[in-house]
Amino acid sequence: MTYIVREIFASLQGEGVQSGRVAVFLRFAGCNLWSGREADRITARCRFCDTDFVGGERYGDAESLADAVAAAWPAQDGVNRLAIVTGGEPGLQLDDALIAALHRRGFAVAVETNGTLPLPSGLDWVCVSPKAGTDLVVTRGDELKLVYPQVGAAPEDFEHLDFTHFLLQPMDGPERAANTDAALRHCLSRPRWRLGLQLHKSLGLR
Ligand SMILES: C[S@@+](CC[C@H](N)C(=O)[O-])C[C@H]1O[C@@H](n2cnc3c(N)ncnc32)[C@H](O)[C@@H]1O
Ligand SMILES: Nc1nc2[nH]cc(C(=O)O)c2c(=O)[nH]1
Ligand code: SF4
Ligand SMILES: [Mg+2]
Repeated sequence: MTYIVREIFASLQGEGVQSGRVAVFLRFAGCNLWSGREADRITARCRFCDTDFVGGERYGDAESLADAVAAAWPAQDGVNRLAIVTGGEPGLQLDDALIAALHRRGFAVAVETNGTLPLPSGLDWVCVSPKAGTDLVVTRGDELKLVYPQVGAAPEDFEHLDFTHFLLQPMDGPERAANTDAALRHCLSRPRWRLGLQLHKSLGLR
């Protein structure tokens, strides 16, 4: 299996209930809901993306890619190693061989996914972030992190699903302040939802 990787970097998990945890991010190229080209954004199935996932480096096998992830771990200390596999849409490329190779190097493996593609088993943490107008196939996991607000994706549409944590993440962009206020008010009225802020953006991290 050849993997196309946009970037590999160490940072803090900036989102969700594991926010603040040290991690190596493995960002795959490509997404099934947007080409990544600005000219296509207006007609894409997901139009609010904050990420550049176009193009990248090829890795010919899982071992060499897992070696690159391990080389990016920022500490001598190998305790609490976490790899966060994202993109783009990692469901297009993440497979059993890569998960096993990361596990052999001592990493717990987390994924950030739009939930429209089946995932391999053996993941240690699954975060699904549903997109309006798409069909969810990943209906269980550790956290459901809904970017808010989205016309056609109301929080109550997801409350029956089998997730441990439910978060609203204000949609970043020109309306971020208003979206944050709306998400906060929704959480106050419906406390099964917690507010998730993008820590890395306020800290100026990647
Ligand atoms: C760039 S996506 C990559 C993973 C996967 N394709 C997905 O959508 O979950 C990573 C996370 O950023 C969130 N995100 C993308 N654009 C955002 C924005 N403008 N404001 C807030 N969160 C955003 C996504 O919903 C997802 O939870
Ligand atoms: N620091 C940091 N935390 C993140 N959590 C999820 C991210 C993503 O783009 O998937 C992300 C990201 O891009 N940076
Ligand atoms: S599904 Fe994820 S990577 Fe794809 S365009 Fe939407 S937010 Fe970006
Ligand atoms: Mg990001």
